[in-house]
Amino acid sequence: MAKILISDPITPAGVELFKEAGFAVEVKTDHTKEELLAKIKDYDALIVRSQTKVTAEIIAAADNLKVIGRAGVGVDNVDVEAATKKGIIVLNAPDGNTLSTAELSVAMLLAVARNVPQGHASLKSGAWDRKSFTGVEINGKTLGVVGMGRIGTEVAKRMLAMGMTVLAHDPFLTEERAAALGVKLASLEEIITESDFITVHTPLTAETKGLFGAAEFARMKQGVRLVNCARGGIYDEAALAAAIRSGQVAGAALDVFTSEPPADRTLIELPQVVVTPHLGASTREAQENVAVDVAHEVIKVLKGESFKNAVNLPPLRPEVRKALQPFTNLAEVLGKIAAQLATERIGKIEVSYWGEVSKVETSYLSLLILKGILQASLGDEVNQVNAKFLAKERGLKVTEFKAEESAGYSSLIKVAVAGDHGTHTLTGTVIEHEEARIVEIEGYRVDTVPSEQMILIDHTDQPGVIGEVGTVLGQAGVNIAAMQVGRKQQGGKALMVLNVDTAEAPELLAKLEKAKSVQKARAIIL
Ligand SMILES: NC(=O)c1ccc[n+]([C@@H]2O[C@H](COP(=O)([O-])OP(=O)(O)OC[C@H]3O[C@@H](n4cnc5c(N)ncnc54)[C@H](O)[C@@H]3O)[C@@H](O)[C@H]2O)c1
Ligand SMILES: O=C(O)CC[C@@H](O)C(=O)O
Repeated sequence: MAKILISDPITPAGVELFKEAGFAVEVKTDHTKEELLAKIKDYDALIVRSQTKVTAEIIAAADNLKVIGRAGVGVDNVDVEAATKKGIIVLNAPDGNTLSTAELSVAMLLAVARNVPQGHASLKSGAWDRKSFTGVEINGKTLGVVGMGRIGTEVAKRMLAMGMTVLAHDPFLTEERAAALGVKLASLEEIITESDFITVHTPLTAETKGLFGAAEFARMKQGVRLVNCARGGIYDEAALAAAIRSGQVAGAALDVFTSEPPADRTLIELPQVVVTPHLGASTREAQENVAVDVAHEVIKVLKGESFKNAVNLPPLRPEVRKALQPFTNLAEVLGKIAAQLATERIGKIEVSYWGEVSKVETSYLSLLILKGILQASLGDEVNQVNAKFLAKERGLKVTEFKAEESAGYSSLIKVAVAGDHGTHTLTGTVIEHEEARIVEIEGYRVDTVPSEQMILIDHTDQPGVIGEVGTVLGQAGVNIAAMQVGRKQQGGKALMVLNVDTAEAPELLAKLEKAKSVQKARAIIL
């Protein structure tokens, strides 16, 4: 029974889902690093929020771990690269806390515009001070939104409704989408120089770390107010403190910090700074959503079903996932057979997609083919998560080719592996009910349903060969389930493909090769 460790608090609804699915669940949210290191090898799945640091060291010790589930969006507490190298799926729950975080961003923007927390604290302390807390209206002001993903978009919609003009910056925001949302597509420079308020909603990356520093604050409108409910460090904290002290920046509302809890309290103690302790996702609704979402996804991974929120696999839109579904089994099978056709070292793999399948995003299929090929030599250590990394590490080049025509079939996938002794090819298709068919092997036309055990026999096209092969197999007690013969020309070289019921044995292959018209016999095991 798969074992799940939940090492940060998630709502009980998520825990219950794991139990209902029949898994053994342990919830313990106060591990020391040493405790986690010592026990992680016993678990198949680890569920975290942002507290548990899933470092390379933890991952190296996680011998059975298949999946790390993050109940939330940001995976910055997980060493995704180390997990990827080890073939561990990292997935998150990206949608569940969008609205809660957008709503906190709006609350923080209003709080910093109107000095709400400062007035609140003053009155609670016994004062009645109305002069010190004069704010600004947001109506008619310009808001710069950096990062127009899920949260940025929801913030923009809400602030438009409150009368703001919204400038939006995001490398993936198109003119059409911006127009449909009613925001103005802007460069980072326009955001910096034209905004009265700026709110950031990007992940923390090499590019966004310190995106706003002393030079940027200096070019902003004097009296600008800044919000950060994304990740600490997008505004350089020391430069921000200096810009607030000088009056260049009128105030900031921060939910996130470069270290949490913040080691340096300089910013927090400035009276113009409004803070919350990383509360973006802290609502009943968001916590229920992310716990349930991550549980559903992790359960799918552990049950071998298809899942969608992996951060270390190519993202697949639902319609693409549906279009690829019939080909996923074929792709893995092609990879496994291709690896066994080339018994020598493989340097290059070309995958061609023909017909209908060429019209969809096929990178996931190429990944499955690669996984199948690598598994032949690396075993179960390979999965779709680390296949690309392992291929790169071995200097294996993978290219894709696409063409809309496909002779005689609605879709064809062809794999060509170039090894030290030449190029080996095979082509497959799917027919009704998603049944995989191999229609070409090494240039011979065949029509074979791949099965767990097959024998390929290179022979000369001449009378009696089928009888000879049948006799050898019969004497060895090997039952033939199906047989296909393909030839390039009459009397020339030919290929026999046998689906057999019992495992291959080297002696059997040697006996087949002794037959008069047989040149080579190879076993293919799926
Ligand atoms: N405070 C919280 O509790 C809390 C809760 C949820 C999410 N978050 C954080 O909020 C951030 C956004 O979450 P989301 O769900 O909207 O993610 P998302 O992936 O939907 O959106 C992020 C957007 O940022 C854009 N982006 C990346 N680099 C950029 C750059 N250099 N300039 C401009 N845009 C850039 C991306 O193109 C993307 O559209 C994440 O970092 C997440 O961790 C914080
Ligand atoms: O788990 C949390 O509360 C923080 C979540 C948030 O930062 C996220 O990235 O989803």
